[in-house]
Amino acid sequence: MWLTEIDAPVLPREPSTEAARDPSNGLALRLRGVAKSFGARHVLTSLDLDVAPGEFVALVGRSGCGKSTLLRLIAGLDAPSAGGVEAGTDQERRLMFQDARLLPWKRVVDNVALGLTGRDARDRAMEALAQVGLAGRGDEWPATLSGGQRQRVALARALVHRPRLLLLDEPLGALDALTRLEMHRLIEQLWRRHGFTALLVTHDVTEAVALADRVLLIDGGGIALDATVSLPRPRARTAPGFAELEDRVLRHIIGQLPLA
Ligand SMILES: Nc1ncnc2c1ncn2[C@@H]1O[C@H](COP(=O)(O)OP(=O)(O)OP(=O)(O)O)[C@@H](O)[C@H]1O
Repeated sequence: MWLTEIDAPVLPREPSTEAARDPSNGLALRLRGVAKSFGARHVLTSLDLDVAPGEFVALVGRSGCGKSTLLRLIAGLDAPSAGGVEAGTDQERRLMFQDARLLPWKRVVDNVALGLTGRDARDRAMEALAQVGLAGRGDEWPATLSGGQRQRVALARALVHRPRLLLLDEPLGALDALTRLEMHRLIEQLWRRHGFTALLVTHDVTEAVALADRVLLIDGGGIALDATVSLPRPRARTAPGFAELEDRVLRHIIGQLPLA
């Protein structure tokens, strides 16, 4: 595995919230010897990973390298063929996908409130909507929203449960470039405010370097590169060190591609 670090001043995080102040001072995620095969196809062979509470980790790699498989194992949606996955309880984890998966027959606020109990469920859902910039849109139907707004609702639906671990599987993959940039800013703000641990699967190395503390390259069934990103936040793509790291990760990915 390659370890790399770009040195740059780090801005202090905002005062941490409950999720970041892990009283056990334990890890948010611990994988040991994780393997996953589908029949004769060995997708993950022996993968070890420690993620600290409040860390933002991006998973990149060639199509089919096993990023989504790994996220599914961490989410508890699938079981590893071998090895151990420690990622907290179902209640502590939330998943967000490329499509928002909203129920079209429920109003926006009711989509966010799904699974909540108690008399304040609607208020909490409204508050979560406000946090993603959709105050006042709760009574609309999902069909009236744009793709970016639907992903904001999906984000609110995850955050309303105050997750300790947010798993993001290409959540911005279907959005246009400008909307993606807005969503980057929003996700980063929410992460700083709430202190959850984030695991983002993305094809976009620029997105990974913009958002993550660590960029992991998955290849050959394991972690081929673990790059620490110490650039100040919010990150400008023109900041010193940004392009260098982006280029280094890309070169690793391209280096693995067979020559045509
Ligand atoms: N349920 C399944 N049954 C059989 N093979 C599977 C299953 N799920 C995933 N695979 C295989 O595992 C490999 C890894 O798939 P995975 O979706 O994790 O890749 P990925 O890195 O997320 O790809 P992409 O970037 O294209 O989304 C692929 O070869 C895929 O065909």
